Amino acid sequence: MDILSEIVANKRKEVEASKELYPVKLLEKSMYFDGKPVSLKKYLQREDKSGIIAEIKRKSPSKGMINAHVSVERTSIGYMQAGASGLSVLTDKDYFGGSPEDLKVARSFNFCPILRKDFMIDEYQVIEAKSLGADVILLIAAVLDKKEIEKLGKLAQGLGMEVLLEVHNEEELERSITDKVDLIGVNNRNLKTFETDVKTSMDLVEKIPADFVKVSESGLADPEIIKELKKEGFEGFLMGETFMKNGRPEKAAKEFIKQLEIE
Ligand SMILES: O=P(O)(O)OC[C@@H](O)[C@@H](O)c1c[nH]c2ccccc12
Repeated sequence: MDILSEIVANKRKEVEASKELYPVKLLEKSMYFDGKPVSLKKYLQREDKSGIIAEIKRKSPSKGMINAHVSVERTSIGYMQAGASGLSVLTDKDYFGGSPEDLKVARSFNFCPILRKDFMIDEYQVIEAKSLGADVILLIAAVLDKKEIEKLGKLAQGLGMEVLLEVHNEEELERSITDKVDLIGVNNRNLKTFETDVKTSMDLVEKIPADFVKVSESGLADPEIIKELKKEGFEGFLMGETFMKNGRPEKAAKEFIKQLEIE
């Protein structure tokens, strides 16, 4: 079984357990439930911002441990002060070392768009994302068919959140395009082999319809590449490891964003 299938199989069990522990009725009591989310689309289009969506990721199946002792409070605040357009918080525990609690902490210290980064397969997780204070959810085309994308996307949008659809190739893009998503992310990392290649973004950009905000994801480490991706039409840049591998990820983000020369 490849890692992606393993993660999803594990996730199904996890979600069933969560449903028992925290039923939807309880999630709906969260103070965030009636709140209005912050639009990632709008933040990515602000000219005073970098377009960087800075990620909090302790570990990953491809890199192992990246940063075991990160302070979510300090890093999330620092990322935003450094000029990031939004935050991405991994909430998967078993493979990425995150937790729903991480998202709650980031939410409580920041007014900015926050993406819940997880493997969404069930409507329960969308409701849970809302209850944690997320503004955006991720849907991964490699693990969902179009019907599922539409169902989860519609629910998220109905709760006021935006939806980032992640694709890795033309086939995934073509079979999953729907107006139930707001942004399209091209993952430069092949989730089956873990290799990253920014060419994936360059090749797919022209095939993405104009009404979606375009995000390039993974393997980004060079400010010059960000500038090139911007010229190609990308407005968002999802970055984790380049920042997280430093003891102080927020400092690395500040240095990086400075090099993008945003006025
Ligand atoms: O650490 P990187 O190479 O900068 O990548 C960040 C982000 O794109 C990556 O964490 C990611 C993209 N899509 C995902 C789906 C699930 C988990 C993680 C991811």
